[in-house]
Parts: sequence; structure tokens; C-alpha cells
Amino acid sequence: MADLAPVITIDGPSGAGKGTVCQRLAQHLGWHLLDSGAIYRVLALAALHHEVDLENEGALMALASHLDVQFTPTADGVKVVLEGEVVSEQLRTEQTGNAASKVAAYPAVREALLRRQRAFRNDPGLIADGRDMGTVVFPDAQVKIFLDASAEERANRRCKQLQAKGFDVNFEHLLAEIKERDDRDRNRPVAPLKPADDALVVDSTQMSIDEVVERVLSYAETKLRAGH
Ligand SMILES: Nc1ncnc2c1ncn2[C@@H]1O[C@H](COP(=O)(O)OP(=O)(O)O)[C@@H](O)[C@H]1O
Ligand SMILES: Nc1ccn([C@@H]2O[C@H](COP(=O)(O)OP(=O)(O)O)[C@@H](O)[C@H]2O)c(=O)n1
Repeated sequence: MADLAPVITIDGPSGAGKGTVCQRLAQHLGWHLLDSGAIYRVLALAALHHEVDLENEGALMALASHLDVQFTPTADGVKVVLEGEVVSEQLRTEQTGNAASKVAAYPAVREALLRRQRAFRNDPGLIADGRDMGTVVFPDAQVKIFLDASAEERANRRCKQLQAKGFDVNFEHLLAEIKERDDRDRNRPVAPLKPADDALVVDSTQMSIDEVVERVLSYAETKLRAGH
């Protein structure tokens, strides 16, 4: 069997900087990018569009198995088209993030999305962003990172990010939502958010984006070289 393409996984809670760091790594290395959170977000939106109850695991699983979605990289980020409709903006709201975290708690839903995620693993390599990339989806990844930051710092970053996009946000409300989502993601029975045993944990609370990218790149280059 041909060797599978190498994978760098970046897992961690909301607002830790995963998306930003993954984009920078993918650009630097010229590798593919999997934003697995976007798949759960798309599923949550599809459920809202089709009026599927977020507590109906069977119906959500069926929806997950037949999701008609395209991710197209563009100069301004990834364009996401769900059933012919551009949903890139709707996808990023905190409301969609919360709904995603609810649908993501069901084992049957996660199972239905496994193959779709693994199909992103192509040459010359993949940067995978999520919660269970290193623990469940790509347990054989060559490089695993768990990117963390304090809940206050993550809420602060999210606040600034949403304000820059013109959303009206409240810090205390965002902090409460982030803590609620962390709690649900960390305590679910399947694929809970936790560092893989062989992951490097990076706490970005006091680090700039450049410092995080440098730290991850130098670790990844050492690991990838050692693997040859
Ligand atoms: N180390 C950092 N220091 C300051 N801001 C950061 C840092 N990492 C990311 N950010 C900012 O925080 C926000 C959330 O980052 P994002 O990459 O979307 O996180 P995640 O994908 O983990 O939810 C973005 O606006 C990003 O620019
Ligand atoms: N691999 C993944 C990725 C996301 N998710 C879920 O999807 C939600 C949204 O993920 P996201 O990565 O887009 O969220 P942010 O970190 O950008 O806020 C998370 O709160 C998780 O519950 C997951 O369960 N497994």
C-alpha cells in the first residue's frame, strides 16, 4: 500500500488560535487544510434549514451522511456552499458554533463524518484543525499539537474578532458561551476534547500568533525530519 500523506493535527478549545495557525502552516508548507469544525457547523446549519431537531440523533446522522457541501479555497478564505447556497458568513456566528457543539456530541453523527474528514489526507500533506484530529480521526499523525489558552483570553480574542466583523458582542456573554461549549466538548462520551498522549501542549495565553506559528513549525520540522 502506498504511504499515506503526512498529517499535522492541531486540536484545542474555541478561540485558542487553531484556525489562524493552521492557515499559516498550510500556506507555509503548501499542504492541504481540513477545518473539521466547519463540517460540524455546516451540519448544524443544514439541520436548521431542514428543521431537523438538534436532539434527533438518527435524523442528524442521516443528514451527516448525505451532506451536500463544497469547500473552495479563495483569496479571502474558504468559500462554503451548502446545497447551492453560500453560507461562509452564517457559519462563523457563535450561534452556529453552539449548535455545532450540540450535534457533534452524538456518536452516530461523528461516525458518519469520519470518512469525509479522512478524504482530505492527500499529498504533499494535511494540516487538520479540530477537537479530535490527533486522538480519533488521524491517530497516526506524525505531528500532534494541543493549542490552549485561558478562557478569558479566548473570549477576549473572539470578542475582538466578532467586533471587527461588525457584530454586536458582549464579553461576559461570550465568556459564558465559551465555557459552556468547552464543558460540553470536554465531557462528551465520544471523542472528547483532550490532548492526545503524544501531543505537544502549547499554551498561547501569553504568546503572539507569530510566536505560536514559530513554535509549532520548529517542533513539526524536527518531528518530520526524525520520521525520515
Ligand atoms: N496568539 C494569539 N494572540 C492574539 N490573538 C490571537 C492569537 N491566536 C489567534 N488570535 C486571534 O483570535 C481569534 C480566534 O482565533 P481562531 O484562529 O479563529 O481560533 P480557533 O480556530 O481556535 O477558534 C482570531 O481573531 C485570531 O486572529
Ligand atoms: N473535530 C471537531 C471539530 C469541531 N467539533 C465541534 O464543532 C464545534 C465548532 O468547532 P469550531 O472548530 O468551528 O469552533 P471554534 O474553535 O472555531 O470556535 C466545536 O465546539 C465542537 O463541538 C468537534 O466536535 N470535533
